[in-house]
Amino acid sequence: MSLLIRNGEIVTSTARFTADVLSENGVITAIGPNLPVPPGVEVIDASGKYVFPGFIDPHVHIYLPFMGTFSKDDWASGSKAALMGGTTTLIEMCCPSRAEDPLEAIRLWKSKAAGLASCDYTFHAGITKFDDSTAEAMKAIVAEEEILSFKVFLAYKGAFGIDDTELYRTLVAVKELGAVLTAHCENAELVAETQKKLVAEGKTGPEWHEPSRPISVEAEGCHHLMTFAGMTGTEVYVVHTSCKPAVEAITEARARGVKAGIETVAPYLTLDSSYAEKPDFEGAKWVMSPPIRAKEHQDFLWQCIADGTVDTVATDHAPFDFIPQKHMGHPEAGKAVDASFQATGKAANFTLIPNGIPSVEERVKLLYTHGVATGRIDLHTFVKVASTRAAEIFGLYPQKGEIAIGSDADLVIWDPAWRGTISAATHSMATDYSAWEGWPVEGRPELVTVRGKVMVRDGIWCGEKGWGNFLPRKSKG
Ligand SMILES: NC(=O)NCCC(=O)O
Ligand SMILES: [Zn+2]
Ligand SMILES: [Zn+2]
Repeated sequence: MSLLIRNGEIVTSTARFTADVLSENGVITAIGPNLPVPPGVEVIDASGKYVFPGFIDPHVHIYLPFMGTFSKDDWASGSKAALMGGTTTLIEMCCPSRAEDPLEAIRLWKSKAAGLASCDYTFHAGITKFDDSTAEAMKAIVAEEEILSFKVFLAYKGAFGIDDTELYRTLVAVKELGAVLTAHCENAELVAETQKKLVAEGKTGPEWHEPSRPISVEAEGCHHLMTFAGMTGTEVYVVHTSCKPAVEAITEARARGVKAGIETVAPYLTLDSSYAEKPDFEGAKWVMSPPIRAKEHQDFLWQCIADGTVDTVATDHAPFDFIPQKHMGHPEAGKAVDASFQATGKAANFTLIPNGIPSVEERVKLLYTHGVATGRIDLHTFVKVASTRAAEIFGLYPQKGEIAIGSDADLVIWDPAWRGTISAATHSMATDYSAWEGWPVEGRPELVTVRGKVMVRDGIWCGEKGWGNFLPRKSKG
């Protein structure tokens, strides 16, 4: 299977030039002008188009067991949606319950992707409890399962959340393994107490989700992690950073020598807190954690992308249907679905709305439309935050995130002249709504390859379920 992409404008995080790209047996074997056409090669004309390295989404959830339900996409629909949006590699958060062993969980989650994933993938291994067996399990996750990043939640008290002793021990173990610890940073106690207070005051609609986890609560979570990471010397990566004080807590720690990556996600760059305030429970569609913030934070995050403070733009794809899933927090419907609430005889409220927004398909188009096309960021920054930095931080570079001889032939031919509209009626994600319904987009991934195989052609799916490979990563330590 060989492919020659002719005359495209190749854009990477550092270079931009017009040339041909030849891929053979899944890898890039030649780059240059007027390459000869080997026999049996398919030739694709990319004149007037960009050729980008396949995009990487380092933070997704696939069929996540969460808040009494499961997020909608499985690996078949989730990876197809990713590819339709130009994303060729996914890194999924493996999120076991506290009762599960993290090593067994990784094996189980791997088995759920194999045979269904169309794009390549790896995992961040969730540590949701730290007991006498956890350090050994983490060693095996690296040595046997070839995973080099872990995940903790400083939020979700009573579910995925860990306490400070567990956080410290996890950081020590991650450092010893030469791995990276990714973290959801919000102060769990403050969230839990504020939720209780608001609900007791009768503040129960989706518009109260943001006030229940204000920017100070996220900033405290970030500061907390930075203090611990500073003590242990562990490399950390803060997922879904939503606001200025959170970014500042991390940049202050960086100045003290803490090695910390910063991720933001497409919803924070394009939406603001007014969405969760929409009447008649519609705001539930935009409930995610940390919450979508006031517009000023969105502007600040764009600046941080442009100046290099933010490393990656991911999605935190956690898709739930509006009906019935988001309605688990509806005053009437909620009663029927949550046993503990039923026992109280009270109406449900915003704390029972499954957190998350379907977004894996729209990230790259939104980043291009609202970043590149508006002049907020240049093309190199676009490639860097949507692909290359994730590969570098998570041990996949230069196999992924680059257009170079020897790199995987994950390529996106991008048509900057294309114009379209986002809609749940046409998206490939499994949810019944889009958070960006009716939004115009500029540019699209016209052709997408994974290891030289065309998965999307003329914007239409032509991929193969199960083509995706697990990406083993070796310890740097
Ligand atoms: N972010 C969110 O709202 N849902 C998914 C779980 C998580 O990443 O915290
Ligand atoms: Zn999270
Ligand atoms: Zn997440």
